[in-house]
Amino acid sequence: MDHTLALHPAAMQGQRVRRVLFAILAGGGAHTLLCWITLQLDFFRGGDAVFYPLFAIIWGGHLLFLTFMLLGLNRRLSEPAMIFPLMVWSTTGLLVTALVVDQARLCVMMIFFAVVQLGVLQASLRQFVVLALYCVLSYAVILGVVGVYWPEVVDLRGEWMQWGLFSVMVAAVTLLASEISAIRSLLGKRNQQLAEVVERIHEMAVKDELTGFYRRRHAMELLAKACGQASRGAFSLAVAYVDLDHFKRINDQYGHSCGDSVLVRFSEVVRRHLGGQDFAARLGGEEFMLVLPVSDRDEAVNLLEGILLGMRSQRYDEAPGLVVTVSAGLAMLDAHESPASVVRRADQALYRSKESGRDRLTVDESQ
Ligand SMILES: Nc1nc2c(ncn2[C@@H]2O[C@H](COP(=O)(O)OP(=O)(O)OP(=O)(O)O)[C@@H](O)[C@H]2O)c(=O)[nH]1
Repeated sequence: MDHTLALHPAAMQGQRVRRVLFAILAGGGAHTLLCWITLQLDFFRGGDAVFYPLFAIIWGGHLLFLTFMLLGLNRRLSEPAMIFPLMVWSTTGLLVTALVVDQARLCVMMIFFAVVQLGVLQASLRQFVVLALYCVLSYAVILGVVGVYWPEVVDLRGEWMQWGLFSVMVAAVTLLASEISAIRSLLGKRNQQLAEVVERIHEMAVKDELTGFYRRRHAMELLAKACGQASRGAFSLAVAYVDLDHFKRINDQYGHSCGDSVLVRFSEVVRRHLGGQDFAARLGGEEFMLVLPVSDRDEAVNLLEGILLGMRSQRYDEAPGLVVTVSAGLAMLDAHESPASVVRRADQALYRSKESGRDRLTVDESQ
């Protein structure tokens, strides 16, 4: 189960594609419309011969971005949102057209603020600064080029004043973006901390603190799932009940903390014997359930005998001479048998182990 607060990867990809699509349609659309109006008013230097090839390239780039995302190729990138490259591409489009629309240059460059808005919650401060410098400096180069090649069509003094105003606005927006970027990183950290707390609470809810084994309720849910898989033929399922022998005496004789150490030692012995698919649960004080997907009954018997032997051979610093044994009952899940039934048979087998002298494994053969 995923306990993080993040979106599902498919939902996140859908959100990215929608965001890029909206940015391209809104930003690219506004840019194209504005330049088309200048074309109709004969302000677009070069006319149709420049306008159509230029916008074919700009829109070709936009479509490439979209196709790349729709194919899911962006998922392999370190920044799958691709906001920064898209902002650079859109800004380049603005700058190129700013070279040829003399009467509406500042209007075209103002669309840059819509481009920046696209990255407000995504791009880093460093990316904002790089983009702002790229835009402002390139705008200055464009004015220089226009001043050299077409000095007669522009009022250069007025153009440089507009450039100065634009640069101040870009600096202000970059400052604002830095604030937002700081808030974003703080929120990201908080989200991460929250996800960790949720994870810890979940662990505490489903796992026993002392042994690290699942608690009864969660274990029964997992057992029901395992029974379902076993009934569909995925594997044979062994369910074992295991109980420490005369545990009360250990507590009485050596103290409660020694009893706790014995429980921890038992969990370590069990863990050494469990495979990746197996799981253990602490059902009560010193009673445990093991759920073992196995290939056959003998595999389960060997595993449990190993646990019994392993526990018998443990020695305890705080109680020299103490030998702790365990009793176990094993039942193999029968075809179409319910979880409750196999649990009952394992418990009855454990009872028989206790009755017949403890420190042994009894296998239920009743089915
Ligand atoms: N140290 C410690 N003792 C616990 C814990 N939980 C339960 N117990 C003790 O475990 C003991 C269980 O005693 P009984 O149910 O009589 O079982 P037993 O002495 O093992 O006897 P048999 O199972 O018949 O061999 C009780 O004394 C509980 O107080 C725990 O977390 N730590």
